[in-house]
Amino acid sequence: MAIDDNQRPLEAEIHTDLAGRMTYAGYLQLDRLLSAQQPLSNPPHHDELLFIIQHQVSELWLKLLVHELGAAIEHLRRDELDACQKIFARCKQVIAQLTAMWSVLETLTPSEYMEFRHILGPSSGFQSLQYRVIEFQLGNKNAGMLKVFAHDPQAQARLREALESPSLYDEALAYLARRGHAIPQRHLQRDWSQPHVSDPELLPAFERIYEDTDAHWAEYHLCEDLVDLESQFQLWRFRHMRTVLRIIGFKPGTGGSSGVGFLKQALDLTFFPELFEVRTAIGVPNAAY
Ligand code: HEM
Ligand SMILES: N[C@@H](CC(=O)c1ccccc1NC=O)C(=O)O
Repeated sequence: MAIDDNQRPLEAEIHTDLAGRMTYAGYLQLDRLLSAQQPLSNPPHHDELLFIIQHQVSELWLKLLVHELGAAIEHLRRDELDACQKIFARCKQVIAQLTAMWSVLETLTPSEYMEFRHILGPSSGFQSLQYRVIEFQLGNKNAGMLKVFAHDPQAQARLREALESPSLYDEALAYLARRGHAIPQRHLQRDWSQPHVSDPELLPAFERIYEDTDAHWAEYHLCEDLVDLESQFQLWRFRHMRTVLRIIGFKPGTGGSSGVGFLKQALDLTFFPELFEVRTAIGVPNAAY
């Protein structure tokens, strides 16, 4: 039934006496959340609020990703593949959100950004602790990153813990070994602070899984989830790089790097190399790597 006066009546049961009770703003601590946007430009620059909010929203999603990926690693360690699957489905959507968000920041033009870029000093997304923890959880280990957090011992300790813990891929390889796949021992006990490096001797195990997916359905599903995750993550990196290119061109970054060139190098990194390499052999009899 249409509402004649185009105004929705409030139902009598709707709570309006909320004094001293749990409220929307109280539960979500909106006073704290919404007072954390403090532009520094003086006179205030219209676009600085966009810049701050884009980063803060990104950090919130990164917080969820750290939480979810940590749980996925733990479930995998306990052979709880169903729980892992649910988490991966969520992580993929979160990364997709983060990737889509670049369209908002892309409305910032180079001239607008240059009007307030100076206030950022040497700060940079490169110093994002949560981002670095996620890179380490996924396996892109780099001990050199610890230096960046020397000014904040608590942050550095948190990053060190992520550096020294097995990554999602390390746990996936251990799981495959427990399922009877041929995973060389050097992948099951090693210095976890080092990145995983592509190993041709891992390929037969993955080939076996992809050749008979029905016989190895759980493993196959896990592998494809990891492929989805890496591909989504690369899309985020790519759109960051393209956004940076259109906003600052080839200027060096505030963090001290060469800028776009440095970001492009990350596109050649891979978390799960064998999962992409195995695809070359699929359907090719007696493939030699
Ligand atoms: C105007 C917008 C942006 C520009 C111009 C920009 C530029 C850059 C540059 C040049 C770097 C390389 C490090 C440096 O020297 O600073 C970098 C790194 C990084 N930025 Fe941004 N960025 C922007 C927005 C964002 C946003 C919204 C995020 C979201 C959290 C972000 C996260 C990161 C991260 C995580 C890194 C490290 C990447 C890596 O280690 O490969 N950036 N950014
Ligand atoms: N690295 C950026 C600055 C920047 O984007 C930034 C600065 C402070 C906090 C977060 C940032 N975002 C990503 O690097 C630049 O070179 O302009």
